[in-house]
Amino acid sequence: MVFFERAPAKINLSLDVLGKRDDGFHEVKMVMTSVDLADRVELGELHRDVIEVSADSQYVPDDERNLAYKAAAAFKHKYQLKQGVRINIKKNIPVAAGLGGGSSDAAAVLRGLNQMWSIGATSSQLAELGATLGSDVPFCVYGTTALGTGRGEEIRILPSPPVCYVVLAKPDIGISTRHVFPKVDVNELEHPETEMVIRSLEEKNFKKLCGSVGNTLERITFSMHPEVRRLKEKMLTSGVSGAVMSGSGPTVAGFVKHFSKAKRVYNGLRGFCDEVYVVRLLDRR
Ligand SMILES: C[C@](O)(CO)[C@H](O)COP(=O)(O)OP(=O)(O)OC[C@H]1O[C@@H](n2ccc(N)nc2=O)[C@H](O)[C@@H]1O
Ligand SMILES: Nc1ncnc2c1ncn2[C@@H]1O[C@H](COP(=O)(O)OP(=O)(O)OP(=O)(O)O)[C@@H](O)[C@H]1O
Repeated sequence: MVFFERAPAKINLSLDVLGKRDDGFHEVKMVMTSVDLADRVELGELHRDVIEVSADSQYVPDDERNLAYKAAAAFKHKYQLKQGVRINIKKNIPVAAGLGGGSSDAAAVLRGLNQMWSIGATSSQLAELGATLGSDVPFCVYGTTALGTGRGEEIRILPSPPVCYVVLAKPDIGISTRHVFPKVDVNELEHPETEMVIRSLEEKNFKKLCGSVGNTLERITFSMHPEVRRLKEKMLTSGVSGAVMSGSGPTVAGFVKHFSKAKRVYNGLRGFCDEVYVVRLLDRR
C-alpha cells in the first residue's frame, strides 16, 4: 500500500527571541502559519526492517541524514515496529530557505506512518515525538496557524490569518539556522509585536497583521547577507502591504489582499531574484 502526505511550507508572521537557555537553544515566541507550497511525501510499506529515502533534489540527503528518515526511525523505535518503509520526497519547497521544508517532510512522515500502520497516536503525541527531531517539527505536525514558545516546540493553535495572497521570494543563497542563532546577542534585540500579530488574527484584520509582522533575526541575516535586506525593501516598494523574513531566512514573505496585485509584485520581483512564488495560506478557520 502506498500513502501520500502533503508537507506544506511554513512562514513566520513573527519571530521573537526572549533569551538564551542553558541547553544552548534560545527561548522564542513566534507565530507561524502554513502556505500551499508543499512537498509531496510518498510512503510505501516494506516487509524488511529498513528505511529507504530518496528525493528529487541534489540539496537533500538520501540517507539517514534526511529529517524524513530520522522521523521514520523515531516512529519505529517509539512504537517498536519491525516493518520497513520506503520514503520518496518530491521537493517543491526550496531547501535551507527558512520555510521549514525538512521539518515539514519529517512531520508528514509521522502523520503518514501513524495512518499507514494504524497506530492511532494523537497529533499531540506525534508533536511530542517530532520535538525530538527539531524545534519546527511539532508545528508542522499540526500545520495550521500557531504560537510557538519554548524553543518553538510548545504549540498553541491560533485563528488563521485573514484571507490574502503571499508572495515568497528567495535569493540564490541557502542559510542554515545553526549559523544564525549563535550570532544573537540577547541584549541587543529589537522585539517584534507578536501580541499585535495574535490580535490581528483574532480580529481577522489584514491591515493590522501587515503592520505588525516582524522577525528579530532579520538584523542578523541582513548583516550576513545584505541582498536579503535589499529584497525586503524591493518587495515593500513593489506594493505589498507588509513583508517579513521567514525563520532565519533568506526567504521574504510579502502580503497582498488581491491576486491582481500579487501578480504585479511577482512580475516585478522576477527580474530581481530567481525564485518567486505566489501562494495562499493553507487553513481557513
Ligand atoms: C528559525 C526557526 O525556523 C523559526 O521557525 C526555528 O526556530 C528553527 O527550527 P529548526 O530548524 O527545527 O531548528 P533545530 O533543528 O531545532 O535547531 C537548529 C539550531 O538552531 C538553533 N536554535 C534553534 C531553535 C531555537 N529555539 N534556538 C536555537 O538556538 C540551535 O543552534 C540549533 O542547533
Ligand atoms: N527532507 C529534507 N528536506 C530538506 N532539507 C533536508 C531534509 N532532510 C535534511 N535536510 C537538510 O536540512 C538542511 C535545512 O533544510 P530545510 O529546507 O529544512 O531548511 P530550513 O527550513 O531553512 O531549516 P533550518 O531551519 O534547519 O536551517 C538542508 O541543508 C538539508 O541538507
